[in-house]
Amino acid sequence: MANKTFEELFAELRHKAATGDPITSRTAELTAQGVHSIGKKIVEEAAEVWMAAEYEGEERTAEEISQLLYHVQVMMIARNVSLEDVYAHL
Ligand SMILES: N=c1c2ncn([C@@H]3O[C@H](COP(=O)(O)OP(=O)(O)OP(=O)(O)O)[C@@H](O)[C@H]3O)c2ncn1[C@@H]1O[C@H](COP(=O)(O)O)[C@@H](O)[C@H]1O
Repeated sequence: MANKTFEELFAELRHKAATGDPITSRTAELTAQGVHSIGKKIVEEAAEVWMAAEYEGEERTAEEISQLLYHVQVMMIARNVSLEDVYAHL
């Protein structure tokens, strides 16, 4: 059972980046830190996806993929890239 869809998370994160408090919102904290910090988290989470897929089960792999998708969305917001901008390339 999904908590939220990709599109719903993106809308939530855009709102958090615009109005959230960096003390309580990870999204507001990351967007305040900027592209460099977000990029490092994307690389870290991508490696964790790889390791989970190689050595752990489907559940852990799905969890790591969700964290990678979260950080990719934060990068999209930090660089003002919309869902439509990305979908245009799919
Ligand atoms: N889906 C996520 C999500 N996935 C991953 N993360 C962040 O990514 C971290 C997981 O990565 P790690 O295990 O590497 O984390 P860590 O080592 O504790 O993190 P650092 O050392 O980098 O601080 C989590 O601790 C969260 O900080 C997320 N943070 C927020 N969300 C969702 O985003 C929405 C907005 O959240 P806030 O901006 O925090 O209000 C909410 O719906 C949240 O559920």
